[in-house]
Amino acid sequence: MNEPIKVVIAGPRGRMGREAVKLVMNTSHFKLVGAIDYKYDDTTLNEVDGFTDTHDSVKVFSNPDDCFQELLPDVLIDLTTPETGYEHTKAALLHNVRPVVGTTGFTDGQLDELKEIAESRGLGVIIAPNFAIGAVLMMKFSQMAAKYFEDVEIIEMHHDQKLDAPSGTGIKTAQMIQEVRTSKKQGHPNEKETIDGARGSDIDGMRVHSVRLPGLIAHQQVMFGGEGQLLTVRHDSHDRASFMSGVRVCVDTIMKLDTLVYGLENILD
Ligand SMILES: NC(=O)C1=CN([C@@H]2O[C@H](COP(=O)(O)OP(=O)(O)OC[C@H]3O[C@@H](n4cnc5c(N)ncnc54)[C@H](OP(=O)(O)O)[C@@H]3O)[C@@H](O)[C@H]2O)C=CC1
Ligand SMILES: O=C(O)C1=N[C@H](C(=O)O)C[C@H](O)C1
Repeated sequence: MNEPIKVVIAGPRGRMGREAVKLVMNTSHFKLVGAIDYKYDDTTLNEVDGFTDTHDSVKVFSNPDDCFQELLPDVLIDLTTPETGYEHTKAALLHNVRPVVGTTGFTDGQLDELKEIAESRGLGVIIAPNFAIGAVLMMKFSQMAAKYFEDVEIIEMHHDQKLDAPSGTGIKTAQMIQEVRTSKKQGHPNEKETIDGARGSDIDGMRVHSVRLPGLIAHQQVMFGGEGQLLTVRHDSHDRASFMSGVRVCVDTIMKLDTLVYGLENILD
């Protein structure tokens, strides 16, 4: 029998981290060996609030280098914050650990740098702005539609504790649309914002609007306008469990990769 894939989770106490801990613990060919949490060190996960049912062999480190050095995991799942996630991903690669990154908000420069490190070491990295299969389809359907509708606005809607705006999904959707859409500045050529931000952020002339409200989880609507018609493509995550099948696919796939993959759509059949 093959050895289980040894996994470390960064950000275990977070909304996504808690789901990921459950996923890894409930997947027979994965083994949760450790966690990275800046508020805990030299302890085990079952000592951390809300994790009393985890095994006492799951060690928690505040320092990622110490964690990777001592546990020699195969995979890091990072679900933290943009700056921390980037540092963790880089540290993982330097310790020959393959990162599956759900954390959003990385800059293009950071993605380029991580790709270079991954390729120079022959290691896989998956950075997936959205792990939900429905969201990946929403992005792909939007890309298909953009070939025929060049006027498009993206409205992403999230809970009010989200740090980054626009969302990683909103940016990725705009980038996928950009691949097929004739570049265009939308709206009236003389339009003026009388209040800053009224028209949202601008990606290649497309507008991306970010809604933040308690009661929301993760939702996105992509609206296309043409002569006498409107097309709306929408996805809703009502529960963070929606992201976990994508995380599982990434952990399984990353062992076979030797470069950086940005977006779950690039590893699905
Ligand atoms: N790709 C996808 O499908 C999805 C991606 N996301 C992304 O995942 C990330 C996490 O989201 P979410 O779980 O909602 O956020 P949370 O704020 O709930 O969780 C983030 C966790 O990271 C911890 N953290 C912060 N800084 C550090 C650090 N230096 N070292 C270790 N841990 C740290 C936080 O601890 P504390 O609270 O104590 O500061 C918290 O436990 C975000 O970037 C979000 O955009 C979210 C959903 C789906
Ligand atoms: O912070 C979140 O919650 C989410 N973040 C990701 C993003 O920025 O797109 C994915 C999903 O939308 C939930």
